[in-house]
Amino acid sequence: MLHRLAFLSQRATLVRHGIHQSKLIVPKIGQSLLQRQYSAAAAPEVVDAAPESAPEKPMDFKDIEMLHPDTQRALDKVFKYKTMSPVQQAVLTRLPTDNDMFVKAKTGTGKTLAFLIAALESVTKNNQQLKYSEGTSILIISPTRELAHQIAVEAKKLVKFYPFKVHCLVGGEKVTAQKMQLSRNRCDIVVATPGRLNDLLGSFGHLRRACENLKVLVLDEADQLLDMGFKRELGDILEQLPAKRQTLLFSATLSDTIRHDLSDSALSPNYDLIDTVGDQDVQTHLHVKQSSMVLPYDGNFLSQIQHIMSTHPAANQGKVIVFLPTTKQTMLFADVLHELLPRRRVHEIHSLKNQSQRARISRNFRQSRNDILVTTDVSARGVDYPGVSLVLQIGVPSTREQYIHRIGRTGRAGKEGEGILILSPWEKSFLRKECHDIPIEKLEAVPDLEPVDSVALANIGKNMDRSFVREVYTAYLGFYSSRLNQLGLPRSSSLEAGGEFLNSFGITDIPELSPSFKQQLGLVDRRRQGSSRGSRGDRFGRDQFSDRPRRSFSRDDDSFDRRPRRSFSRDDGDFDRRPRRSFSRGDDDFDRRPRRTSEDGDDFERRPRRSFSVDEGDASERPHRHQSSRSRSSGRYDFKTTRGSSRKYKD
Ligand SMILES: Nc1ncnc2c1ncn2[C@@H]1O[C@H](COP(=O)(O)OP(=O)(O)OP(=O)(O)O)[C@@H](O)[C@H]1O
Repeated sequence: MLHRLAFLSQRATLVRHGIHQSKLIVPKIGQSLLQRQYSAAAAPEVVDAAPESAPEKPMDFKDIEMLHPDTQRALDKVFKYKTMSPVQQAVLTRLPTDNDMFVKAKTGTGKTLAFLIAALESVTKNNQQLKYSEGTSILIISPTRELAHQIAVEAKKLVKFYPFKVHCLVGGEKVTAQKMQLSRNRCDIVVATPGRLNDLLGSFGHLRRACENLKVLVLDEADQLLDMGFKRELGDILEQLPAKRQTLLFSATLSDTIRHDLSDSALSPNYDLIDTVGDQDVQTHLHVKQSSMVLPYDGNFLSQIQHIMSTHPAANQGKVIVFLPTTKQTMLFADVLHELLPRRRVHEIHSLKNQSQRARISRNFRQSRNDILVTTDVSARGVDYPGVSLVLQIGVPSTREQYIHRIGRTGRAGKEGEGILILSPWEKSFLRKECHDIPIEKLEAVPDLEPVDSVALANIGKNMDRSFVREVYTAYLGFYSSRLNQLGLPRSSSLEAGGEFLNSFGITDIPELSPSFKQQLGLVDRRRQGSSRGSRGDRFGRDQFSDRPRRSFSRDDDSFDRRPRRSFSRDDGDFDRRPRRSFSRGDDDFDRRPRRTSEDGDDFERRPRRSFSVDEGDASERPHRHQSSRSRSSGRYDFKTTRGSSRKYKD
């Protein structure tokens, strides 16, 4: 009875706030795509809570009287949040509900808390408390380790006044420790990445049994889960979970692929579709000012970047995230910004950092006020760094979606933010072809800037030994070879651009590449490929090399978006961890980066300065590269560290 009264009172509150849930009705598309494996009979109830229907005044959490007092207490005392974000309002005003939900929402709008509260309410309905013996009641699957940890932290805060225990099961961490934690403690909420979860469900009966009572499954960043090739793992996991459950699926996009590959099998047919974005609305936040600058790789390239970073208001109001297309460019730019902006702390996160390093660097960056994080797309989605005032993207993003996700790292929770995209002239067709409907203004380069300080430039040059230059160059070519077709450029153009890119750092000695390597990457124009490949092309009636590079080499960029993503299984957002593809070639070999070793610890800063692998620590602490030499067999750099002590901080 009390429950019913609370429900009616909540309905009255909704009406006060102008929310009529029956307002927007079933789109046809929803019905046609809702064939689900175990029933096709029922039509879905589709609720569209697009922004134009949202009330002007945000609702308070307190208005959701259904919320368990311990949840209200945590919102009040731990989070100190009063009002709900639109996605939270769209989801929580539907409580109590057993219906499955597909929620489409922009990034940075508070999805995490929306699904955590909804799931918690479902399992504690009618004020019931979960019992120790009930096992895992809430399972949350996240595509990346960082995001999983972030969700686990929020979940722990939310259940502060409950006796519930939260576990985080991600790859890259010791499986025995995770098993021990699971068997020794109650296990109410599990946050996991798909790879590790699938492994543990297969090999660890304790978790499998705990999940037999699962009540709510959350699939966070569903589009990214599929983009990262987790379809098979997700299928395996879904098979091992009870069919009678509530599933909440959150995604930034609502595509046929998601419906076909995931939502049709994960959700029951009558799920609610909650769209807080709407078809017409772009997925970037309108309060995030976006601009782009076309900047040739010339003597002015670095000085313009230095100028933006030191004078642009958004670059100095808070934290800055700088995105680069490849790991090697990221390492390079971390060094460059360190030299050019000696007063700012520069962190780097990419695939050559191990999990504990990434966690530590993330923590330091999160706690900072105006530090700079230089990173690849491993940080593009889901990761929440409060207070990022500028996202600077240097080089073309791998896809329009990645552009949007990267921009989503700023302007979060309704805060101000700005995004600047720097493209070279040959990349600028990206704006016309892929971003024509996104409000991106033109930003002009400042004329007559002084070149960057010659000492800084000399230091940057010195930090790059020949093998590192080659790695930067080949990674650059590898990345762009996959983008040439989309940019509408001849294949050989990235060779020229790669050379100019190096020139802009004062490097004039461009590495030589063998013809076979160039061909391997698909960087030779068709008419120049001539007879050596002609017969193969003719035989198949097409050019075998088509427009993409072959896959028989290992790349070290994070964003080869056009390749099929399913040939490897990972549980982080990082393409560098996939099994190396076998190839053996001479000097054009991509595979020069150091292998991870058991020494990949996060404690290098406590060790005396001596030789160590590039995987250890980040650029802020890493000694400069100009004195490095590298043994191919060990795949490690050996640094002498005369300049290491000049670094101002540890990370
Ligand atoms: N009701 C609220 N009031 C104030 N701040 C909030 C509220 N809900 C969430 N936040 C804050 O907003 C930020 C973004 O939240 P969150 O990370 O959950 O967004 P998201 O939609 O999951 O983003 P992404 O798509 O990038 O994963 C976080 O810093 C979070 O603490």
